[in-house]
This record gives sequence, C-alpha cells and structure tokens, in this order.
Amino acid sequence: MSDSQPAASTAHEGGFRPDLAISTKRGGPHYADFNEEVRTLMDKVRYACPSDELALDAIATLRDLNAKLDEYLVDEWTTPAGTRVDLPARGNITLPPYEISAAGPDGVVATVWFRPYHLGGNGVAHGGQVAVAFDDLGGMASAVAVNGVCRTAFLKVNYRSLTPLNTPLQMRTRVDRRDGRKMFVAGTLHDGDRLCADIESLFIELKPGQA
Ligand SMILES: CCCCCCCCCCCCCCCC(=O)SCCNC(=O)CCNC(=O)[C@H](O)C(C)(C)COP(=O)(O)OP(=O)(O)OC[C@H]1O[C@@H](n2cnc3c(N)ncnc32)[C@H](O)[C@@H]1OP(=O)(O)O
Repeated sequence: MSDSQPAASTAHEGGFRPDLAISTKRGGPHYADFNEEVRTLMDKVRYACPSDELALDAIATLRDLNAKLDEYLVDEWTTPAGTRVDLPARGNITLPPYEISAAGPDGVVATVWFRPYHLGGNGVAHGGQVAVAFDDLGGMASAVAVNGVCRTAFLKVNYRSLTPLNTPLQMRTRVDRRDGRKMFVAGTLHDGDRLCADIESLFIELKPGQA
C-alpha cells in the first residue's frame, strides 16, 4: 500500500479498524524532526509571554503553515501520527512522548517524559497528562493481550507523589486479570525508585464492527 493512500476498508468498516497499517515511512524521513519542532513549539508557547508584535508575527506564520498543511490532510487511518512505531508515542504529538522497551504477555514497559508543555503547576506534570500516558500504555497492554483493539471503560489514577517534568520515568502496565472481553489492567509510574502514580483500570475488547 502506498504511504499516502487511505487504508483499505475491511469487514470492520464502520467500526474501529483493528488492522491499522504500521509504517515507518509515512510522513517521510523528516517526520520525526517535524514532530519534534511541533513539540518544541508547544513547550515555548506554554511559557512564552510574547510582545504584541511577536504575537502578530507568530499568527501570520502559523496561518501560513496551517494553510500549507491543509493541502496534506489525510484520514485518521492513514496519518503517520499514531502509526509511526519508530517514533516516540508512535509519532502522536498529543501523547506524552514514550519509548517502549518491552511489550508482551508480561505487559508493557516504557520510558516516558513529560515536557515543559505538560506542566500542571509548580514545575510538575499535569495529572491529566499522567492519565493520558496510562490510558495509552494500559490500552496497549490490553491490545497486546487480546491481539486486538480495546477501549477504556474506567481508569482510576492514584497520584502518590509529584511527577517531574523533563525526566525519564518508567511506566509499566499489565493485564492483571482477564474475564472474557474484560481486561483489568494495573500500572505504575516511577521516577527511579519513587512511585509517582499507579492505576486500576478496565479495558474492554471491542467486538468486530464495534466503534
Ligand atoms: C497502528 C499502530 C498500532 C500499534 C499498536 C497498537 C496498540 C494500540 C494502543 C492504543 C491504545 C489506545 C488506548 C486508548 C483507549 C481509549 O482511550 S478509548 C476512549 C475512552 N473510552 C471510551 O470512549 C469508551 C466509551 N464506552 C464504550 O464505548 C462502551 O461502554 C465500552 C467500554 C466499549 C463497553 O461497551 P460494550 O462493548 O457494549 O460492553 P458492555 O456489554 O457494556 O460491558 C461488557 C462488560 O464490561 C462491564 N463494564 C463496562 N463498562 C464498565 C465500567 N465502566 N465499569 C465496570 N464494568 C464495566 C460490563 O458490566 C460487562 O460486564 P459483564 O456483564 O460481561 O460481566
């Protein structure tokens, strides 16, 4: 399949497609740098207090860039964001960046970073961003367990201590118990030996055609 063509429709058309084509080519050889510059922009915007002159300059530049990007929009099954498994967080800039070191029957182990734009308050990560990372990596542990797609039914995060920014952290998620389509997923986030957060969650395996 060409990297720019829409993903083929499947028997799951109308539902969540379990056969997303994985590609390390979509978006071209500079997609990683493109991602990184966007994340850096978000870091700067989070802390910048621009002069009005700079704000107007930035608005003009961003409008110009957005108009260019309009020419290259594709559907969610074809976009590199979320399917570039060679990049942090599969190239999805809406997720905190992570790199997976293990994914299998024993669960998922990843190094995750919270960047300046994930600031909650007083120099540490926003709790919602911590939950986003758990949701994605908990979803991945359940997806690996069923070899299919799961959706979060509930996700309880216990915030045990502050989660630092700009620090490599260890996130682990695993299916603790399976009951049919129900995957009870546990997970932890550590800064070295210090527990930052843990989860109790339920992911449900989707039926064919289910959205
Ligand atoms: C291409 C590269 C990919 C590479 C690698 C792929 C990896 C890719 C990783 C991606 C990872 C992303 C992970 C993000 C995951 C989201 O963030 S999904 C978005 C957030 N979640 C949602 O929007 C879900 C909204 N809710 C729903 O759609 C539906 O309620 C659900 C969850 C699908 C369940 O509905 P259902 O299928 O009709 O199931 P239902 O019969 O209601 O319930 C089934 C069972 O679960 C129980 N249950 C359901 N909900 C609950 C609840 N909240 N509490 C307790 N029990 C519950 C029921 O009681 C029932 O139990 P039993 O009677 O069978 O014992």
